Amino acid sequence: MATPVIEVRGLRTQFGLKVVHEDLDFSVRRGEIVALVGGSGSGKTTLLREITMLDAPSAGSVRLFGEETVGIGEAAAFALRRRFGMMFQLGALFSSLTVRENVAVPLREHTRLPAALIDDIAELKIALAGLPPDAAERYPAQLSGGMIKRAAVARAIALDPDLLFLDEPTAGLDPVGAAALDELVLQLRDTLGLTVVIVTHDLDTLWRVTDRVAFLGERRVLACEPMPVLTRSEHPLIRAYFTGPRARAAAAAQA
Ligand SMILES: Nc1ncnc2c1ncn2[C@@H]1O[C@H](COP(=O)(O)OP(=O)(O)OP(=O)(O)O)[C@@H](O)[C@H]1O
Repeated sequence: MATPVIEVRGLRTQFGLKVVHEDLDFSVRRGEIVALVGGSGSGKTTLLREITMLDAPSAGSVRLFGEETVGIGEAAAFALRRRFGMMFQLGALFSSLTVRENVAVPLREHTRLPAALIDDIAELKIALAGLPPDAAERYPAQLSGGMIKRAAVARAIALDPDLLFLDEPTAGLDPVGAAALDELVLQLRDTLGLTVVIVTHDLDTLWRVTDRVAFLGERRVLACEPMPVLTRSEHPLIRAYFTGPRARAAAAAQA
């Protein structure tokens, strides 16, 4: 069987006396769109930070593209970081840089390409993210919420990553903007062959976009299944999460 793009085994995360993850397993295959969900404080953001090497787990193994990242050296980590892009909550763009300059940041950091070529690549990524050409010259403060997210996506795909992490991509968007962003994620997966991991509370995104959804609870991944299977789970935590009125409305919209 092909090596998973992400493989987490026996992960433990502890802050002082608080154990956030214990013996947690999670894996993602090439080309999948997988969401991480769970109650507030269940450790979604922390898991994402550990997978992306921003934080080290207390114990366990995290493999990216088959390579162990726990205890990895700086040079190897730098090389691996090139292979994934990340979109943080609120976009996290540099406010003093234009969209083109923002998208160029990872290209300048990781390549020695000439400035004119970097500009051309940045414009291509801006177009791929569904922004009009004139957005390249604008500053983040001059963009709508949806455009900021797209600019952040353009930056995340600047280095042609194999893997994309999205932290709450539709948070703060109106339903039309959120649906458009969902479409963008599907389009990017299909055209660029990306593997995508999304942390989200957005039930519409879960139904529309994901292949599987990993549910975090009781310090581990309780289940990682397609939505139609997960939402039929008998586990009390999963049932409670998916049986509120908003969850029922999102499920009904799929029928
Ligand atoms: N650096 C840290 N030091 C101490 N505790 C932390 C740290 N980072 C996270 N925690 C704790 O770990 C737990 C999990 O936090 P995390 O932010 O990963 O949850 P989450 O599932 O992403 O929550 P939310 O949906 O509210 O964003 C929380 O109890 C949090 O207080």
